[in-house]
Amino acid sequence: MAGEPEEKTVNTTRREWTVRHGDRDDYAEAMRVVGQALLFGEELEALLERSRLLHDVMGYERLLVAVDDSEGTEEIIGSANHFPFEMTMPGGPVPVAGVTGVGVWPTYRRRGVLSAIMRRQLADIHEQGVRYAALWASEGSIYERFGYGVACHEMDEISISSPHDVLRADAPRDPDLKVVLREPAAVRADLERVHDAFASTRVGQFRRTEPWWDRTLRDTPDRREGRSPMMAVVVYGAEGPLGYALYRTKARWADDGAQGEVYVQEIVATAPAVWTALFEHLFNRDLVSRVEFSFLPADCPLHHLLPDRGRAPAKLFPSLWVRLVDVPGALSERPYAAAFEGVLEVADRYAPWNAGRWRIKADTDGARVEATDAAPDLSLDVHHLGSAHLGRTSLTGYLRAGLITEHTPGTTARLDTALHRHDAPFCGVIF
Ligand SMILES: CC(=O)SCCNC(=O)CCNC(=O)[C@H](O)C(C)(C)COP(=O)(O)OP(=O)(O)OC[C@H]1O[C@@H](n2cnc3c(N)ncnc32)[C@H](O)[C@@H]1OP(=O)(O)O
Repeated sequence: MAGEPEEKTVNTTRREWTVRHGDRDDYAEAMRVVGQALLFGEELEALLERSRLLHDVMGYERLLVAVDDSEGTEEIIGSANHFPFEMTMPGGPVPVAGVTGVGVWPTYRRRGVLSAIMRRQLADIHEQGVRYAALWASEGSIYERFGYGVACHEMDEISISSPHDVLRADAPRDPDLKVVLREPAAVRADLERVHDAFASTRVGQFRRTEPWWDRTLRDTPDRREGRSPMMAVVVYGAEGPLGYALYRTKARWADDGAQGEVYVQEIVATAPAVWTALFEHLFNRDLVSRVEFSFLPADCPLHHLLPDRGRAPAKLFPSLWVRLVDVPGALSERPYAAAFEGVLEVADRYAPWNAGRWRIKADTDGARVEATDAAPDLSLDVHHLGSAHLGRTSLTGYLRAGLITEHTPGTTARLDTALHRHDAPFCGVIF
């Protein structure tokens, strides 16, 4: 249109984008894009200093950048990266691509840049032989089209006011447990030991390597948001450390007295009496009128231990999105809660190697998954399978919503039963 700036015409054009691997130098420009896209408030230098702590150790070879080279020079306009996690899936700890750092420069949005990056990233992950990708989404409307499904809901920002002596009288208590409060660095080996045992059995957890522990325990003033330095309370039994909580405090005073607050970043316990010991330490700190937890597993014992569950209203947050990058591989390496046999017809726009019909013959040890031409019992998208894979999101919900098609009545219910897991998946760390 006459008189319109040229930029506007260009901005509405979709085209093929060049997506290539980046290196450490590209990373700065990629983070400039991501920081702008995600509305990060900090200066680029501060963002790089923080994020390079991890990436300098883990390498930059997984960084992908989309570039606009239409003017003869290259401009980075979009980016995505992934961490090479060992994450616990229903079959045990396995390699999982932890997708992170996704952003597109605002003047290039809705022109297919992310689509091009996602296509390339999935192909790369598949080529590496990794069967799953996982991420935390900034918005729930972005990732289904790329094959990710919400697989995990966890409790978020649970708080308890007037917490003193709030646990049930019959909460399990073990007088032989010893409760110790220390600076985290002084007990880091014990924290790592407890977490390693927990992470290897709880679906959704990734094994915390040294750089990730550095990040977890990083305690610079910008991380504190006006709260105290981080402290670690550790519970020991005769056999060693059995649980811990990482927390900060904030002093507050009101006309009617102390209104201090405790903010719990992470809490892990390996036995019922250990939960009680940790909660009682946190709830009974003097001068405290409120305790707030960051993420907690959906099946955390907290509410069972309160005489009145309404004291800590629970809201569930959709946390981990899971993508089956290799459908037959992922479905064959997990155990099933019940036998299942059937043919699934899977649609997958972004990973065409998954699309087609798969016959599954599953039992409690695993499954045989083979390509077939047989008539399907159930037709669904790969994101439905990602969502159900961790065993707590029901496919029946999608069926009732009319979003998947059942050709053989009862298949969805039988598959839900087979995929079910007793433990709620839990990630707890936004990556
Ligand atoms: C794991 C993480 O890092 S999560 C962080 C994700 N990043 C952000 O939220 C930062 C802010 N947002 C952005 O940078 C961009 O808008 C992105 C990355 C979300 C999307 O990038 P774009 O290049 O605009 O996506 P693209 O043009 O490929 O869109 C593909 C499709 O997804 C849709 N889509 C993209 N983003 C969104 C959204 N936020 N909400 C709804 N639909 C969306 C598009 O409309 C398009 O649909 P169509 O194929 O039916 O036309």
